[in-house]
Order: sequence, then structure tokens, then C-alpha cells
Amino acid sequence: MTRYDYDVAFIGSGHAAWHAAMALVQADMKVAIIEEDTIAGTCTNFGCNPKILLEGPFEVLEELGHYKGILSQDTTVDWPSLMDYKKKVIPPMSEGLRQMFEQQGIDIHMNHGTLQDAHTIAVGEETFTSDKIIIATGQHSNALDIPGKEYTSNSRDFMDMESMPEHITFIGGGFITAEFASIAIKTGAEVHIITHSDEMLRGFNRKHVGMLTKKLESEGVHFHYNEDTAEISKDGGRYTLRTESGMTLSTDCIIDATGRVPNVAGLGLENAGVRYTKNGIQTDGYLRTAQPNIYASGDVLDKTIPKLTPTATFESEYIAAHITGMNTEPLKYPAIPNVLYTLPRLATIGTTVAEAEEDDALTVKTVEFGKRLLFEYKNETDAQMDIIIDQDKRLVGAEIYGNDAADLVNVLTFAVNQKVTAQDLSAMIFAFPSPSSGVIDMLKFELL
Ligand SMILES: Cc1cc2nc3c(=O)[nH]c(=O)nc-3n(C[C@H](O)[C@H](O)[C@H](O)COP(=O)(O)OP(=O)(O)OC[C@H]3O[C@@H](n4cnc5c(N)ncnc54)[C@H](O)[C@@H]3O)c2cc1C
Ligand SMILES: NC(=O)c1ccc[n+]([C@@H]2O[C@H](COP(=O)([O-])OP(=O)(O)OC[C@H]3O[C@@H](n4cnc5c(N)ncnc54)[C@H](O)[C@@H]3O)[C@@H](O)[C@H]2O)c1
Repeated sequence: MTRYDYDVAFIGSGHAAWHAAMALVQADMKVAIIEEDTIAGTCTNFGCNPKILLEGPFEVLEELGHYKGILSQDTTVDWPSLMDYKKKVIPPMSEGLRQMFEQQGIDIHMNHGTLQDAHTIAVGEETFTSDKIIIATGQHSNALDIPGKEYTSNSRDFMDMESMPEHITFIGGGFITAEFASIAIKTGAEVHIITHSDEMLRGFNRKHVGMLTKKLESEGVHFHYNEDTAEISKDGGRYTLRTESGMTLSTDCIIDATGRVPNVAGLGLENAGVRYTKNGIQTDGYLRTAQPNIYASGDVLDKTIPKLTPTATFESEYIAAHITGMNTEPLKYPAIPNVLYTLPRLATIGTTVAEAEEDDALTVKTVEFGKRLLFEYKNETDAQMDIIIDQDKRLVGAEIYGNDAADLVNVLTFAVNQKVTAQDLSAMIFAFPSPSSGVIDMLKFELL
């Protein structure tokens, strides 16, 4: 019989928390989830899910563009109706998860959680004790500390907009800017991107980033490189953004997409001896913090691997397995796919071209599958991938440019993690015709 109120308490209810919470309650542990905002966290309510829902109709428009002269091109997206659709589909997901947690016997406490010591959490006016504690508090949008910062909006506001502004400006050259600019330009809005560096999308294949930015430019997106935003002022119903170099831009809406900041403040980490940096909570190879009964999981971790939903889920499942003793080994990550949901998408798995160029043992090949698979790949002629092959003729990495990149990269994730050879692929039969079977056929040829 435990002397604590709970065996395991989670601060946060996103993917980094609930996969473990479900596994632990099914292992007969007494489990609590503490959440101060919306059950299920960022991905479900304010990230991946609403993003991909809103992007769906624009993906159809993108595909329509490949059939000019065959399909009528005058389709438009009605943003207010799309927003109504989002409001019907997304909020019930949180409620559905809450009901599932309660049915399974997980106690839910809706308030801010603060550690008082290594086993005690203050939740509003109440206090609970727990043998183990998992910090899964995620991140929040960065807000530039500049005069007029109150006039900026963030990714959450963008996905709540009742109408698309006529003129929209994004600050930052990362994931959120690229994905939302891809959508906004297709509504007919004037779109500007202000980035303080000389490139977009650091970490992605440079050739593919070049193809994407060129395509967005051809659709009308204005890129302003090497521009540091200095201040924003309100000018009647509009905003004026001024940069350090003196450039000014009058716009209807400014989205600050300059990154995300780990939620470590106001958590009482000092009271419990948990160490952290500005990048998040520091852990050992078992995701234990400096206080061994306290683990950390997901976006709040100080980690070099991508801060994504599948990595948060992987960590959450690992923690449950470690607590129950099913896995006593240190955490080992497999190759992790990263997908940018622009139109078209960019995806990457395993070794990158940039890394391969530094290693004589690796070969890079470009596969122009869009041109070669015209009928299977729906006329998307510029779709392509760079694949990286090792000396044993195994696929160790791939970088993809194309509408189906998110699905294709999952097939290639399997190939990279399982170290498959051309012979392995030949031993299997795949459904035909499909974009993935065409790509697998080409891969077989390249691995010979
Ligand atoms: C716009 C956007 C799009 C994205 N798209 C993708 C995508 O396509 N694919 C992908 O893999 N990833 C995507 N991500 C990233 C993904 O959402 C995160 O990696 C994932 O949600 C991390 O899960 P988490 O559980 O660590 O954190 P979160 O889901 O952020 O959960 C943390 C929870 O903790 C709560 N909390 C914080 N502090 C406290 C406290 N003191 N007390 C109580 N509760 C607290 C918060 O309210 C929150 O609900 C996107 C993110 C954004 C913002
Ligand atoms: N498809 C996906 O998986 C997906 C989609 C959206 C978001 N996310 C997650 O959310 C995170 C946040 O997305 P994001 O686009 O906000 O961040 P990001 O890290 O992708 O990009 C931030 C951008 O802001 C710039 N920047 C940083 N500080 C700045 C400053 N002071 N002034 C001007 N520019 C500055 C950076 O140079 C970079 O270009 C991502 O890193 C990712 O983990 C993932």
C-alpha cells in the first residue's frame, strides 16, 4: 500500500503524458493527470490535428493545379465554413479523451500544477502527493520582446481566425510560418514572411527548400530575409511593422512564429531539485530528472531530437515501460521522420544529404519519381527524393519533396530502421498502382 495519494501523477495531459497514464492505470496503478488548459494538449487541440484539418481543402486545390486544362481551376476555399467544420470536429476530441481517462479510473485535476517538493504537487488550493511524478508540460509560443508585441498573434490564434485577413505577415522562417503561409497564399491573401536569417527552414534539404520557396514566390509570397523585427505600431485598423534596417510593412495581421519555449517557469522545479536549461528539463538516459522519482517527457525535455508528437508518444510509452519494469534499458530512439506540411510537403528520415556529403562511405542519388511515375503520381512532375545509401547497399536516409511525402516517408522509415536491402524488397509483393509501390520499385533498382 503506497503512502502517497497516487502512484504516478502527470503534470500536463498531451501525448507526452496520456499514453503512459493509460498504460499505468491498466497496470493497476493509481494515476492522476493535472492539466491547466485543455485536456489532450497542443497536438490535439492547437497543433497537428486542427492544422491538418484546415489544410485538407488546400491540398485538394494543390492537386487540382496538376490537372490544368483537364479540371476547372475556379474552386475556392470558404474559410468561415472551414472554421465551422474545425469547431465541430476538433473540440470533441478533448472531451472524448477526458471521458476515456475517467472511465479507465484516472483522476483529472483541472488547474495549474506546482511542485512543492519531490513528492508533493500543489494544484490550485489542493495538494496531492505521488510516488512518481512525470513532467509533461510542453511548450508555448515565443513572443518577441519588442515594442508593440501585444499586436502580434500566434499559431493558436491563426487556427481560430473567423476570416482570413487580406494582408498577413509571418515573423520567423520555420515550420509554422512555412505551413501557414502555404495555406494563406491559396486564400488570395497577400502574404509576407520576415526572417532574421538568410535562409528558411534550417535542417531541411537545401535543394528542396529552394524549390519550395521558389514555388511559394511564384504563387505570390514575399520573402524578406535578414530582417530583424524592431517594433510594431497600430495604425487605425492596420499594423505597421518596422525592421532594424528601416523596412516598413503595413499589414492586417502579424503572426509571431519565432519558435516555442519549454514550459518550465512557475512549476516549482527548484523546490524538487529538478534541473533545467532554457531548452527544457535535463534528464538521464532513462528520462529521469536530477530527482530520480521525477521523469520528464515530450516537448518540455532539453533534447536534440525533434520536438514532435511521435517523439513525445515514444517517450511516454518508454516511461510507462520503465516504471512497470518492462523495460530496464536506457531509452534508444530509432530513426525519426520529420515532415513539413507545406504544399507540397518536405520530409526527411535518417541520414541527410548534408551529412552524407561529409562521409565518403555514403552515396547520394536523386530519384525524380514525379517525372517517372506520371500516371501514379498524379502529374506532380517536380516530386523527387534524394536517397542516401551505405556501402552495404542499404538505405540509411531519404529526403522527399512531394505531396505524398508524409506517407512515403513512413514507408522509407520502415526501410531505414529495418536496414532493408533490394533482396528484402523483392521478397515482398506490394499493391499496384500506388505512389508508394512506384517509389519502392525505384528504390529496389537503386539499391542493387
Ligand atoms: C501549430 C503546431 C503544429 C504542429 N504540427 C505538428 C505536426 O504536424 N506533427 C508533429 O509531430 N508535431 C507537430 N507539432 C508539435 C506537437 O504539437 C508537439 O510536439 C506535441 O504536442 C508535444 O506534446 P507534449 O505532450 O510534450 O506537450 P503539449 O501537447 O504541449 O502538452 C502539455 C500540456 O501541459 C499543460 N501544462 C503546462 N504547464 C502546466 C502546469 N504547470 N500545470 C498543469 N498543466 C500544465 C499544457 O496546458 C498542455 O496541455 C505542432 C505544434 C504546433 C504548435
Ligand atoms: N510539421 C511539424 O511537425 C510541425 C509543424 C509546426 C510546428 N512544429 C513544432 O513546433 C515548433 C515551433 O515551430 P516554429 O515555426 O515556431 O519554430 P521553428 O523553430 O521551426 O522556427 C522558428 C523560426 O524563428 C526564427 N527566429 C528565432 N528567433 C527569432 C527572433 N528573435 N527574431 C526573428 N526570428 C527568429 C528562427 O530563425 C526560425 O526560422 C517546431 O520547431 C516543431 O517542433 C512541428
